[in-house]
Amino acid sequence: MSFFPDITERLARARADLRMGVPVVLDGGAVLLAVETLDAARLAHLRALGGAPVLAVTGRRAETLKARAYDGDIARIVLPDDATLYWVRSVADPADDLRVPMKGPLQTARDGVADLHRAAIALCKAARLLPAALVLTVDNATGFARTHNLTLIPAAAVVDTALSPLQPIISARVPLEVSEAGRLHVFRPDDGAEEHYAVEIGRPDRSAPVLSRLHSACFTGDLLGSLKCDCGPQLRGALRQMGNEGAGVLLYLNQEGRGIGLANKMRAYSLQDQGFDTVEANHRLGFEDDERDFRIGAEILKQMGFSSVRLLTNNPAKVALMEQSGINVVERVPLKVGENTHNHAYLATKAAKSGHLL
Ligand SMILES: Nc1nc2c(ncn2[C@@H]2O[C@H](COP(=O)(O)OP(=O)(O)OP(=O)(O)O)[C@@H](O)[C@H]2O)c(=O)[nH]1
Ligand SMILES: [Zn+2]
Repeated sequence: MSFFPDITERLARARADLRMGVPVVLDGGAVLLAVETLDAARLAHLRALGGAPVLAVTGRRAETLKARAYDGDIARIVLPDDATLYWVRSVADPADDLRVPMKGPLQTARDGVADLHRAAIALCKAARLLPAALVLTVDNATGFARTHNLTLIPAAAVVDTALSPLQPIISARVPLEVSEAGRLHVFRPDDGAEEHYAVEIGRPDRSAPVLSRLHSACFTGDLLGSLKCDCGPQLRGALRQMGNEGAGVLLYLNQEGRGIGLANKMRAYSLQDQGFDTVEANHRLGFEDDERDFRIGAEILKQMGFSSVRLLTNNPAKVALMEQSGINVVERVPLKVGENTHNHAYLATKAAKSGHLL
């Protein structure tokens, strides 16, 4: 036994470091800085180290930038000698793509491997930052981390896709408008990421399929009553149906903005105001359409003793992913509420591009 933080704990530190603008060292031999939190002083310091830093972006972002992504899902953009903080930011962030359409021509690296760059991007995503990082290879990663007092992490651990164990923390009775027999359960992942919740209505029979909803956090829709999506009415509609039937489980997964975080979702909204749809906006930012991990929902259901559900959703991908994660979906129960003039195009895009059932 020792007090030394293990790999999972160091990864959590690394995410916090990046969110504050502190560089992180990868044991394969690189130091990385998240572009979103980069400042002029640290950019100057990076340059003073010498070497050839590159700006790692996703293949999605590279497509918008018309830059060649030789590594497929990743592009390593060579940093011009005169690159300013503004230049770095505007390559990473599509906010002013339309105002400053030509960032290039951008030269991308072709030789070598992009494993460390891929890990850098994964870490930025996990920190809910823009998926873009400045990466400089260093010879002695351990020594570099020690000299600069930086967090050192194994690159392989960043891209490891194993689901972090979830601990049931506490549950307590919460009488709800839809049912006085409401109970909220809090689950906390071991990796220091966000907690997730389960709202249990009544006392559902564990040996029968339970009416269930996998709901992803939507601050704007769930809390503010935003008309841009259908989340608020879906949340309340699902709870109401569970109340009417006297039993159900609503999983509230803190995967805001289909897993990109609220700040990035607002960046996507800003792009939607420029005419891009919900999928295009995600891609321009460098994300996939959907960055959520639904295994979390399946795991919570299992821990609560459920193995089969009647799933309230219009999203066939949720059904497939539940099945893959060992939860039997005996029925898909449509949840069509909350369409309005503002979200009509959003719902149509989800049907056309993401396979949602109308
Ligand atoms: N990135 C991004 N996320 C969005 C946008 N609009 C809504 N969201 C997020 O999308 C998620 C909606 O989740 P859900 O209601 O669970 O899902 P769904 O996949 O549409 O499927 P069902 O509602 O079950 O049919 C929430 O996390 C919202 O915050 C958007 O324009 N961009
Ligand atoms: Zn929403």
